[in-house]
Amino acid sequence: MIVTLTLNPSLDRTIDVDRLVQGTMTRARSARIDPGGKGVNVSRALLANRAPTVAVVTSGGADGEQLVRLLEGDGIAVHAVPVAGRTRSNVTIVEPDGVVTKVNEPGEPLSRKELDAVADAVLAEAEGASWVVACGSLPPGVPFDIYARLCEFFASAGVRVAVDASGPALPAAVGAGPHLVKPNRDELAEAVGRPVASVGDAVEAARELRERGAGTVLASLGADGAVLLDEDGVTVGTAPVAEPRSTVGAGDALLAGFLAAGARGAPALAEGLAWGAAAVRLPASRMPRPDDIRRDIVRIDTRPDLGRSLIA
Ligand SMILES: Nc1ncnc2c1ncn2[C@@H]1O[C@H](COP(=O)(O)OP(=O)(O)OP(=O)(O)O)[C@@H](O)[C@H]1O
Ligand SMILES: O=P(O)(O)OC[C@@]1(O)O[C@H](CO)[C@@H](O)[C@@H]1O
Repeated sequence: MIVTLTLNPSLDRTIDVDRLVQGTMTRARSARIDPGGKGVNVSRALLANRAPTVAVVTSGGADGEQLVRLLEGDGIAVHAVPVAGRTRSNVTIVEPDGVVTKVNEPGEPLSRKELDAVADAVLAEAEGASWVVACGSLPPGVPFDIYARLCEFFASAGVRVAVDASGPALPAAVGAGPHLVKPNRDELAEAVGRPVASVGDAVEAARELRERGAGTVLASLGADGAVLLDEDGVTVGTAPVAEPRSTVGAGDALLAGFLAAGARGAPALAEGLAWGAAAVRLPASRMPRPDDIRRDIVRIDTRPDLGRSLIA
């Protein structure tokens, strides 16, 4: 069982337009709503591939109720913690040439009591779980070390913790010794305070995060694939997609595939890359099902070309 935690979930509204012109009124061609937030997507991808999961989310107002209804409608086990603030809506605008504009709301603050209720929910669900996966931005005012505290708590309880965080929450979590972190290229660069322009830069940055406390670093590099650094060493992989439709949630699909495959070495990286590429071929934040996943396109390299520049 994999427990995901999304403190700042969302209703993801995806709007298709012919052309987006800033400062004008644009009529949409179509619109859809998906349950959103990084941990939520990890659970969606796991369930779509029959891996047992439960999603712990905060839920506020009518939008929070809709989020829970959508998740339950998909058959996902949800542990919703009621909160006073409204669940946010994040908007993705898609143009026919694939250009994507995304606007994420900050979310609403959580009270001390609400945070305690979230902690109780994660604790209850983590009983017997293989992983607790804490993902996504923190609502305003939530302490940046909350994921770090989660790592410290579960280290003594013997449950592995994976963290997908940005900003100061990532280095804080790394220092608390998580089993796994999944930064993207920007998050990796911010965490080490230098640019990540090549595969070698990504490997060096991942090495630094391991030295600071992370057990495994799974760094996602968009179209350049991913770098895995764990106790077995460095593995780099790619899974090219000729015509990407939407990269929203691709990192979550990568992480879900990696965990579902056992989170160790090249086979898990290959599975994650296959799920990530499948997500990119699907519209909006649709998570891949078994039929969408092609493992034959994955290329794994245990002796990567460290000098290879990443796509700008
Ligand atoms: N253009 C692309 N072509 C092929 N694969 C891609 C592309 N973009 C993303 N991917 C796949 O998806 C994975 C995650 O992408 P990325 O590094 O953009 O994650 P992310 O920023 O965490 O995404 P999100 O936050 O939307 O989930 C990559 O490691 C890769 O496997
Ligand atoms: O604002 P955050 O928490 O960083 O990211 C939230 C989000 O962009 O991440 C998911 C894709 O990974 C979307 O479902 C959601 O809208």
